[in-house]
Formats: sequence, C-alpha cells, structure tokens
Amino acid sequence: MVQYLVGSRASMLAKAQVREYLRPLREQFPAVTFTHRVILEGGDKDRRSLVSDVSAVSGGSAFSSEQEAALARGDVDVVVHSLKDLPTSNPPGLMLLPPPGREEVSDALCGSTLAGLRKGARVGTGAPRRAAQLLAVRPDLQVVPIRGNVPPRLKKIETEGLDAVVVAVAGLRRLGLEHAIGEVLPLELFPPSPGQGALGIQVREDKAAVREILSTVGDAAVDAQVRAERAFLAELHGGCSVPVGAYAQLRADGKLRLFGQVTSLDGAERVSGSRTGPADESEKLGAELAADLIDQGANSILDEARAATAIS
Ligand SMILES: NCc1[nH]cc(CCC(=O)O)c1CC(=O)O
Repeated sequence: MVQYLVGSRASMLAKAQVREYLRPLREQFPAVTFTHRVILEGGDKDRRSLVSDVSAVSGGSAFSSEQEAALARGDVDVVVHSLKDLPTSNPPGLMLLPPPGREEVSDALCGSTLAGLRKGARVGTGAPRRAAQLLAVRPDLQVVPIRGNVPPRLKKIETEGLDAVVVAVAGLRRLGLEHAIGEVLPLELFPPSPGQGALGIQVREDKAAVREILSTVGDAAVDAQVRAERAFLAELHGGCSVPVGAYAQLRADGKLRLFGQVTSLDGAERVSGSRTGPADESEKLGAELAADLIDQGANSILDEARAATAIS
C-alpha cells in the first residue's frame, strides 16, 4: 500500500484547503492513501510574537517554517500552504509544484460597502497592503490593526466595534462564509497579495514518485500567473508584509497580463503598471514590471514602509 502524508497548519482554512486538494487526487489514485497531518506553527502558537522572531531571524515565515522543516525531515511528503503566506525565497531541497485551480483572487470588504462607510469609519486589517489601499481611496478611514484566522476577524466587527474588515474572498469561500461579503473590492485599486487564492504545494525535490502523482492535478495557467506575481514581489524584495499588490490574468490570446502596485502606508503615494507577455516567460514578466515600478520610485515607498512596519 502506498501512503502519502499531507501536512498543513491547524486552522479551519488550512484543513479546508487540504480537503479541496485531496478530493481529485483520491478520485484519480484510489490505490493511494493520503493522510492529513497537522503541523503547528510559531505564528499559530503565539500570535503576539508573530512579526518579530521567526520571520526576522530566519527570513522564513511564522506560518510556514515548521511545515518546511517537517517536509525536509521527511515527516510528511507534501505540505499544502496558502501560497501567499509562503516567502518567495525557496529553501534548498524543497520546491513548489504547479498549484491546482485557483480560488477568486480579490479581497472583500465585510460589514459594509466602501461607499456605505461613514466618514472616519473604523476598518480592521493587519495587512500593510490593505491599509495602504484603503487609505489611498478613503484617506478619512481609521485603519484598526487586527490579526488572527478569518472567522475571529469577522467577529471583530461586533466585538471591537468596527464598521468593516478586509479579508480575502478565497478564504471566505473556502470556509463557506461568502455571505459575509459586503463588497468585492475592485482589482485595479485593491490588487491582492501575490499568489492570493492559490495553494502552495510544496514537496522535496528528491521525491520523484510523489512529485509525479501530484503534478497530475497542477494547472499550467495558474502556475504562470503565480510565478509572474511572485517574481514581481521577489524583485521588489517584498515579503508578506509589504504594501505590494499584483495579479496576473491569462488573456484570450494566450498572453499573460500582470498588473502590479506599490502604495505608501498612508495611501498618499502610489506607483502601478502592467505588462503583457508570453505565459511561458512569466517570471521575466514579473521582473520587468518590478523594474518599471522601481523606475517610478517604488523603492523609496518600500524603504519607508519597511522602516515603519519594523518598529510597530
Ligand atoms: N494571511 C492569512 C491568509 N492566508 C490565506 C488566506 C486566504 C486567501 C488565500 O488563500 O490566498 C488568508 C486570509 C486573508 O488574507 O484574509
């Protein structure tokens, strides 16, 4: 009997992602047993220390370091991440496979619509990108830092007296919470985090058998999109906490269009642009768009944002 161990974080969202990922695999490979294993992360154990220790010291993420260590040791055969939570730097010996189909990439405002928010309304988000994007269109808003999993973040509308919160549509849909959506935010003003809505399927490079099986459910179009978005982020030396948004779409003519944006934390300064090119050169497209935005002044916006988020 062939058995593969599939790792993920402990959250409801992580478990929903594993179920979604394994459904077609179990159908296609009935002779293979896929068994889920929860791997706790530093960021799950103690949310207060999230920004400081793990990510700052190792360059890794407070949400993925333990998963990657388990994979490298061979405790699990594959890890199912939210791709946007994975750093763009790849640990030696590990690799990402093409993700399966992607959920909706947009962010959503929950609790209100944008136009329905009163002057000075309190909107909850812990993401510098979302705060910056909100302030760029509504400088009157008061952004309230919140963190945690998706359901508790929604509850904070009531418990913290917020007018709204911003969360990913993908997370809401995977949790069956799309009824909470007040408005899906428009992509050109609120481009998501690179990789948002896609799963990060991580394996060991040297495990050919599991790579082969998992590759059968990979989607080449999604792979091209997320490679472009993540190459853009990497070229800007961004992590998951910089005010960088991007999304790529495959056009009817087969070309890939990548849109990217960098916004200052107060929303006052913004550079954005787009590039279109061959889908099989998606990473080049991402690097070229990053260079365009650096020419427009992206680096000074990002340096300022990094300095501000490092002390807060
Ligand atoms: N950083 C938390 C996180 N990681 C993945 C998702 C769901 C969206 C996705 O799968 O990309 C979320 C929630 C959110 O951003 O609101």
